[in-house]
Amino acid sequence: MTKLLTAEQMRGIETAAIESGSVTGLELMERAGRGVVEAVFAEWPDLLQASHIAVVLCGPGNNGGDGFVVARLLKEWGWEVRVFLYGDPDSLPPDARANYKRWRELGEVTVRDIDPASLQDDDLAVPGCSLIVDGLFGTGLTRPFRGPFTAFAQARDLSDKKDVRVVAIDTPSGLCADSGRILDTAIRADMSVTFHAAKLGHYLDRGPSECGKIVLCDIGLKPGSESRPAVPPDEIVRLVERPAHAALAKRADHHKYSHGHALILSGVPGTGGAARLAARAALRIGAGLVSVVCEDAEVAEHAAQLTAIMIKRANGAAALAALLEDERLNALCLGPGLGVDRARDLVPVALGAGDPPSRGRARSASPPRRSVVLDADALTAFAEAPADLFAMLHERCVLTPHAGEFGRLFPDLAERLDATPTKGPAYSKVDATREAAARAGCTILFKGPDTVIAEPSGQASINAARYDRAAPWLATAGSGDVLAGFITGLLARGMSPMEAAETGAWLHVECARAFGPGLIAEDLPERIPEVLRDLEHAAPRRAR
Ligand SMILES: NC(=O)C1=CN([C@@H]2O[C@H](COP(=O)(O)OP(=O)(O)OC[C@H]3O[C@@H](n4cnc5c(N)ncnc54)[C@H](OP(=O)(O)O)[C@@H]3O)[C@@H](O)[C@H]2O)[C@@H](O)CC1
Ligand SMILES: Nc1ncnc2c1ncn2[C@@H]1O[C@H](COP(=O)(O)OP(=O)(O)O)[C@@H](O)[C@H]1O
Ligand SMILES: [K+]
Repeated sequence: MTKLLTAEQMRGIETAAIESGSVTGLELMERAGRGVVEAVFAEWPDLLQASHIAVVLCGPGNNGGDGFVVARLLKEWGWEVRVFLYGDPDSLPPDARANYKRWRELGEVTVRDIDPASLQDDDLAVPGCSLIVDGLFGTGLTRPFRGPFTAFAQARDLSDKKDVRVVAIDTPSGLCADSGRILDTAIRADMSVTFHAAKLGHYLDRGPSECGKIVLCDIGLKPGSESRPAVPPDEIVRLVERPAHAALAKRADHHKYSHGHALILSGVPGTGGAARLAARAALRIGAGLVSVVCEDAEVAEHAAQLTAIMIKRANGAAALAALLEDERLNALCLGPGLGVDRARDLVPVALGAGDPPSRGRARSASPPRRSVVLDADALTAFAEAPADLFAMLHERCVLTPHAGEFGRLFPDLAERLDATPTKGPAYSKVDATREAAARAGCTILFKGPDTVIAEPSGQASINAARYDRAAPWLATAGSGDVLAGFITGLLARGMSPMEAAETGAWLHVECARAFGPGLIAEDLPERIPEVLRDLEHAAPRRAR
């Protein structure tokens, strides 16, 4: 399992390790600085071949302390190193100050006030500079930093070496480690070297664009020390990883009903394509049976296009309720191409809440706990009265909003997420999704290249389609319908909502990557066989 930490969690782990006596802060700082230098040479081996010139920018905290270590190690390697400190040397925290002093035995430090009013940055333009080391701010960033940023931008722009590389220590300065949002400006890096575990901000929002590439450096903090009470395991966000093949395989002694029957509800004639995409996805991912539910007038359209997928007729809410008396129909998908009017009629039935709700109606006494995925129109239909929807939802539901749909159901959370951050840590997509899941009482999958999945308990994960899993071809009409179908199929097969959402999201990205450029939504389910085969042959996954 890949854990992603907040700045506070990271500080807690560091403090616990130091207090346990197993390591000192100075040792951690030394390992961090050494890790940065090793990563630089591993990434850019040409820098090993001759001595080069580096500019090291140090800030007023321990990120700056790491910077002094890097400066010393590069100097020992024979480089010419120019060091700039933004802050007062006498106010550095103890470990950073110790490394400042060690550096001062080797070289100069140009000290600058962090206040923008006193900028004198012309001397940052160092001719022949090959590497800029950003040790200004890491996990301690609390507010925007105009002054050093302007200096950095000038140094970079004035550099006569056009291939000057930028390495960020821990996080690119200006990037909030918890949210991946930028406090005004940030120093965009070619590579970011982080310690012990990646931070949420490396994967959320602007993080991947600003970090360049992430290198994880082990600084010898004991594995598992983060499960101390200071960081309860439930609060740690996970990166969604390759599912175990066993979770998706079909047993030889099972039959189709062992894998559930998924129903995809479709909309008025001419809009059924989205439902068919979702149905195809549910079938490919292994639901035993899949049916599209439609009204009489829509049968011909579906019949002309569907073969293995069955068609069930239900003219209106009462007919759907009658259909759902068959308990073998264990997972429903509503939203793709459904139309908001039909969604308003059918969602309450699908949720076992009987007639369409009037405002503030109480949750039905014992709704059947059938799995239900609500997407697209099934979410938009409740934009005027989200509380009515929340009153009907239950723990077997998954909502899959994109940013627009999220804003319709959770306008206050979306507003906080959209507001320009002025101080760190900034409100994050993980914060918003967790709050939304608690409010709705079910699993929420908030889509995007940084898809966040959360359940009401607070468990949360990120399915990152960034770095080596980038899947920009997913930005195509209908790909969200396919995702809803994948999740519905996995729910039909018996997965928990959280596991179905995570597995569906992971496979969705994997199918896109398997197809590559030119992808359209229809291609996604057709890649499932190849992706499943690859999973079968992949090395066994480590236990969570
Ligand atoms: N945790 C670990 O295990 C390890 C951590 N390590 C390293 O330590 C880093 C964290 O160090 P850190 O906590 O000292 O925070 P850091 O980012 O240096 O900044 C804090 C200082 O900046 C100031 N400040 C903030 N924003 C500002 C602004 N916009 N403009 C001006 N000032 C601003 C802030 O001032 P304040 O807000 O308190 O007034 C404070 O003085 C971490 O990223 C990693 O590199 C490694 O050594 C290995 C082990
Ligand atoms: N640039 C991107 N990188 C990775 N995934 C993306 C990107 N853009 C969109 N996606 C994914 O594609 C899907 C689009 O869903 P949605 O917006 O509902 O589309 P539609 O309504 O057309 O089906 C989501 O799963 C989203 O996470
Ligand atoms: K930094």
